[in-house]
Amino acid sequence: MEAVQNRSLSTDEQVAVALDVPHQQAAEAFLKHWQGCEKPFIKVGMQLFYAAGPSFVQSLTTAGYNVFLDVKLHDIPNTVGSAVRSLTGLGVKWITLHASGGREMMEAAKKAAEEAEGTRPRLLAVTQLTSTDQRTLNQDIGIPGTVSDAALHLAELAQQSGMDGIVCSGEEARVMKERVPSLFIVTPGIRLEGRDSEDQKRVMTPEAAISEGADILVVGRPITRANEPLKVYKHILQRVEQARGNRE
Ligand SMILES: O=C(O)c1cc(=O)[nH]c(=O)n1[C@@H]1O[C@H](COP(=O)(O)O)[C@@H](O)[C@H]1O
Repeated sequence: MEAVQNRSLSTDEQVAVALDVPHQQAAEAFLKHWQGCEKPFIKVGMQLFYAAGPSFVQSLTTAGYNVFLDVKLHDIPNTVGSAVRSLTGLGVKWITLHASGGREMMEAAKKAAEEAEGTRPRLLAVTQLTSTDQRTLNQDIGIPGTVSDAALHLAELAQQSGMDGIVCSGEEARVMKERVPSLFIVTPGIRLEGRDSEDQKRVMTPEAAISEGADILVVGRPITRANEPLKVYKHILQRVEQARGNRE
């Protein structure tokens, strides 16, 4: 029962717009592009959260935004559990943490999320960042093996630790869907054809990521840096819906 409930996504949770802007004013100005339209599903990451603070996030959820709080927690279990407890009052529906923090850390986060009064946030465990390539993993971080295997190992740990979903690149989405089917698959590193991948190393187009098995796409710069953000957002949403239709 719990698993079925956890698996239901609303139609407005297909594309999370990463509000990677420097401050509250910039975020408010950006969101004005949606004036008169349905509110977008938004991701508040470290840049905006550290600049604008919890009260701004609270004001977004109070205004009716579905907020995905991407703070990528990674610390000792007690600290992460306490951080989740602090964040549950903000009304956000999703919170990220790093699966590499380990089982006890994720279980502490889960316990805190379950004790939340009001909205019980879903916890998403980041496996391997989309900016990580083979060289970063093996030579810089010193983890042997392939990026996909390392991501899969962490996804299985996330599943065993009671997480609601994982964050992975489109390149791993298919194997994740097979190996951790009860988890939401959230995929950043989305780029439209011909667009620079910037610091991202494992990128995919929206339809490729959906056909590989992603449930939610996270899109930042392709929308935030567009001259007409709403137009690009709608274009991506349309491509996602079409790809989802083809998948089903
Ligand atoms: O957890 C995330 O959202 C995340 C995980 C990951 O592996 N890669 C990744 O890019 N992200 C986030 O997704 C967004 C991608 O932004 P763009 O590259 O501008 O589309 C950023 O806000 C990142 O912080």
